[in-house]
Parts: sequence; structure tokens; C-alpha cells
Amino acid sequence: MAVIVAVEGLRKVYKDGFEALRGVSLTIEEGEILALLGPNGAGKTTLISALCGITTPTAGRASVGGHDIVRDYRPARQMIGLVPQEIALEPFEKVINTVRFSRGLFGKGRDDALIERILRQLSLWDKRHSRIRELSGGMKRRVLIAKALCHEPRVLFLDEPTAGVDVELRRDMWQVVENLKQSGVTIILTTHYIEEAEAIADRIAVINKGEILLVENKADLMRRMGRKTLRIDLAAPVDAVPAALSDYNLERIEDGHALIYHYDTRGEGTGITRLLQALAAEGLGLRDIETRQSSLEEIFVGLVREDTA
Ligand SMILES: Nc1ncnc2c1ncn2[C@@H]1O[C@H](COP(=O)(O)OP(=O)(O)OP(=O)(O)O)[C@@H](O)[C@H]1O
Repeated sequence: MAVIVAVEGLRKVYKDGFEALRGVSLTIEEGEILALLGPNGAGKTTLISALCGITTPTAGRASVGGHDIVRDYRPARQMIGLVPQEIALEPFEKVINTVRFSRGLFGKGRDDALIERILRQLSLWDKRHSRIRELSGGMKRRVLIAKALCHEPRVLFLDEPTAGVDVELRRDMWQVVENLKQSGVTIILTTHYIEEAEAIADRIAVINKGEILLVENKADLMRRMGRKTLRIDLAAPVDAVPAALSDYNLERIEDGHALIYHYDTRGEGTGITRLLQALAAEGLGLRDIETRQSSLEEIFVGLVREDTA
């Protein structure tokens, strides 16, 4: 796949001397959904702002569609749609005018067919004559997306697209993002909701304290870093883990009614067969067993904690 966004050694030092980006390098491929994950203050918005020309990088380079974001600011910016975190819309304006106006700001001529297609894609067509203030929060977010799409960008940045949105609307928004991907738009989104990245991203970039900790295909990441746990519900509770089982580092939970075994899916063997035999040899009866894959959230928290340590 072709690279559409290339970032190389990007640094941003704010006026007060704070270094928000410490040499970020990253490539984004055409047609993918990349989720940028990071704790508060990690530098996500700064990175997006730099790529969109809102803030000037102190050092390093970046290009969008081959256009340098500083030297060729205009063509680079033409290729980008930005959906900001804050909802800033004119409350008394009608939906359709709001969107048409945004296209005009990019110096593009009126194109009613395109605007209709975008509004339909975002399920806003029926609301095109409504005033912004009459819309629900979820619809306002869709208007922000429509505005960001109306100059036909190839790369769309979504900064926290579902912050403060309820679960149902969040799923709705995921569908919208998926449809945009199908239409060929490359999407970079920042999010605090790790399940959001897990649900829709092709690749995950983790950023912490202005540095990229990793960028990896989501499925590979979960396979590589993921650990599995085996939960063993015992027929009768134990006061302590028997000494004969000490090699397994079992965790005793729920007053000894259950034991947790952590194992690595990358290892040669999981050790489960041996463990079950050892439990039987100790005379421990089992009521139930259950395995669970660690979530992206657990992987993420582990990564950031390691980086802070
Ligand atoms: N104009 C500014 N001047 C000085 N420091 C700033 C400025 N803007 C942001 N920062 C600092 O840079 C760091 C990164 O901020 P940024 O908004 O990029 O983080 P973020 O990852 O988007 O965080 P959040 O998830 O909270 O939105 C923070 O410590 C922030 O306080």
C-alpha cells in the first residue's frame, strides 16, 4: 500500500519550553484506519495540529500525499479533513449551508451533488434544512464530519470523535468511520476509549510523553503482547495455593474459590495440561474453567506503565 502521510523526527517545543513532541516518526498508509492512543497530555492533539498546519513544528519533517506540511502547506492542507474535538458550529445556521460554506473556504466551487452524497452518507440528508441548534449531540458531530469531508480530502483526522457520546451513538459513529474507509478515505483517530481502537482500527500507534512507543497492526499487537488467563473455579475453596503448585504462580481469588493462571500464547506450551494434572494430584476438584485473552486496554496500560517506570 502507498504511504500517504510520512512523519520524520517531528519535534514541537511550545513557547514555554515544554517539549510536546520528541522526535515522532510514523508512516500512514493509504486507506487504513490508524488509532493514536495515549494518556492525557501525550501529544496526540499536538501531532494532529502540526500535520494540519495549525501549529508549526520546531524540527523534523512531515508530508501528506507527498506535500511537505510546511513548505507546501496549501496542497498538503487540501488533502486533509479535520474533525476537531470541540463542537464549534453556528447554532442558527442550517446544516446544508454550514457544509457548503466549509467547501467554499477551501476555494472549491459549489457542488450540490457531492454535498448531497456526503449528507446522505452521514444520515443527515433529512436534516439538511434543520438549524444546528435543533440537532442532537450525535448529529452535530456528524455535521463536523460532513464539514471536514466537503472539500474531498483523502486523509481525515478525527480528534476524539466519540468523547462523551453514549454507547449506542459510539457504535453508530464506528459504522460511519467504517463507511468512510470503504469510500477510500484514510483515517487517523485519537481516542481515550481503547475499545474503540480495538473495534475499528487497522493499526495502533501508542504515544506517551511526546514519543511513539509502538506502531503495529492491531491483530499482530494483540497476538504478540497478549497474554491469556485461565480461571479455575474450585469445587471447594483453598486457604492457600498448595506448595506443590508454586511453580505456576497461581493467583488465589474470591476467598480461595478460584485460581488464576497467566500463560503466554507465544511460548512453546501453555502448561495447562500439566497444571490440570497437578491440581488433580493435589486432590483439588474443579467446578469450571475459563480462558480469557488480555484486552488491548491491558496491553496499553502495561506499555505506558513500563514507559513511565
Ligand atoms: N500551547 C501550548 N503551550 C504549552 N504547552 C502546551 C500547549 N498546548 C499543549 N501543551 C502541552 O503539551 C502536552 C501535549 O498536549 P496535547 O494536547 O497534544 O495532548 P493530548 O495527547 O492530545 O492530550 P488529551 O488526551 O488530554 O487531549 C501537554 O502537556 C500540554 O499541556
